[in-house]
Amino acid sequence: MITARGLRKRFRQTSGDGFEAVRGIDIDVRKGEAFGFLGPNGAGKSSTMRMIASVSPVTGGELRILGMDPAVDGPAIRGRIGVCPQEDNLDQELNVFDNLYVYGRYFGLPKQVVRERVGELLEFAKLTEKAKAKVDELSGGMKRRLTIARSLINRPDLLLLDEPTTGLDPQARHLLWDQLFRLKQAGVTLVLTTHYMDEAEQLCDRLVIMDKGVIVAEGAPRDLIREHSTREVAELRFGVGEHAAHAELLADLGDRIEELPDRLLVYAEDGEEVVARTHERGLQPIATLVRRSTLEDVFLRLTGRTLVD
Ligand SMILES: Nc1ncnc2c1ncn2[C@@H]1O[C@H](COP(=O)(O)OP(=O)(O)OP(=O)(O)O)[C@@H](O)[C@H]1O
Repeated sequence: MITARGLRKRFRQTSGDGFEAVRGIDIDVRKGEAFGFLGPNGAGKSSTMRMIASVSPVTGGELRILGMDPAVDGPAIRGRIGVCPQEDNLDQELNVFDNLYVYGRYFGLPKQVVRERVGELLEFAKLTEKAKAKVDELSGGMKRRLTIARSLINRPDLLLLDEPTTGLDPQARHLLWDQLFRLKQAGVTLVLTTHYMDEAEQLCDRLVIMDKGVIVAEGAPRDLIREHSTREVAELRFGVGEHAAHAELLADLGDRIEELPDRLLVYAEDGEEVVARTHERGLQPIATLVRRSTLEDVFLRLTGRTLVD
């Protein structure tokens, strides 16, 4: 569906060489999969998505979307993909039904066809009862579901979603994930950006982790975790200023230790054992937590930073 080789994006600036937000990345997105770009703010995820959406010119390397070159076939590509931008850009003047209807008419679809599709999409987005409501009467989650529904009006094979659940509460996020699962089941290829590792783990069959314009890791979430982390992590909080000294004392308890400003992360197969042995050594953490390794740990391992830095 998407192939990129050495893909680059440089933004011109008034002085100097400009700024290169994407620095030569290779990607292959296969039909029917959910593919993710995970990374912190400024990693280059949106810049990559905008090139894939064929609204921002490629400045280096090669990109093919559905076999086409965005520099030549932009309009044809845009007609066959759906794009759900980071910010909701719904028409505030129109009600829910008309937001979908007017968008469908932009694609040149006949009135009756659009009406039928709008009905189906309202059902799909669980917004049928809100058909007559104005956009500003909707919750954040409903607006996102409507934006996704709108991006499906042309029945795209490929749907691009930039930070689909940023700013939503947990319940709204889960409803949205459910919407995306159903799309995937219907055979739509999903490409999404996120800086939520749980979202990446839940939704993505495969993903790339981006940092500073390059890909630092690629694979299925479970495989990445297995490859770059241990099964469990023991998080140990000590008093202010004690972490560095304690990290040395506990260094042999795990495969490795990360020292964060407010806690130590001890990577081991059995986190409870790390906690028990910490106590055996006479150290008393203020708080302990044992959890599974996540993509956040993979990111920390590969970049030395947390995703929210
Ligand atoms: N039009 C532009 N002109 C100059 N620099 C830009 C432009 N758009 C983005 N950048 C810069 O490119 C870098 C990557 O931005 P991008 O939006 O792709 O990151 P991101 O990973 O999507 O992060 P976010 O989660 O904040 O959207 C940032 O440093 C940003 O400031």
